[in-house]
Amino acid sequence: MTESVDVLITADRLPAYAHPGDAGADLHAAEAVELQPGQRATVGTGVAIALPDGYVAFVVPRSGLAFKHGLTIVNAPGTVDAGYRGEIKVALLNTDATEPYRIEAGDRIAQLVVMPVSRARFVEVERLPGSQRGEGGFGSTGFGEGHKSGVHA
Ligand SMILES: O=c1ccn([C@H]2C[C@H](O)[C@@H](COP(=O)(O)OP(=O)(O)OP(=O)(O)O)O2)c(=O)[nH]1
Ligand SMILES: [Mg+2]
Repeated sequence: MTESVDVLITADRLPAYAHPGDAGADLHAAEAVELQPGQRATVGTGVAIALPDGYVAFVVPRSGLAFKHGLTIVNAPGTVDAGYRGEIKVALLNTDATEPYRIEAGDRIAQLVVMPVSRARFVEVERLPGSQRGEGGFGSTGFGEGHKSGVHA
């Protein structure tokens, strides 16, 4: 069974999970906007929520819009804090080199992923404990033969 949590909401249109088991509930644009190639725009969703303490909501791109039209979210994932009561907005970016993309009011432009989150208690020490990875990062394990299809200009 999927765990659920009550999230208080005011909305022009409720975010909706397209299928049982989906992690993201689709958010709808509250307004129309046309994004020129390379342009970004902050688009309202008409949704405001009150998350319980200990939860966060992430505003993440929809893969279909990204794959088909190059539409992404500048600050993905956008972080909605539990204490935020304002309208959830989506900072869209049209990454396509040539095609404008028009959003109509009501279009599903992003999805909201609600998750429990831990607050860190930062415990300052002189020296960190060792680990197998150590300080290796940024490709330190190599890249191998990656999947190279689906290259877009
Ligand atoms: O995609 C997003 C990201 C954030 N927010 C809202 C909810 C969040 O709680 C608030 C602040 O976001 P964040 O902390 O990421 O931005 P900031 O630039 O650090 O602003 P602040 O100084 O208000 O914390 O803006 C959105 O509506 N959409
Ligand atoms: Mg902040």
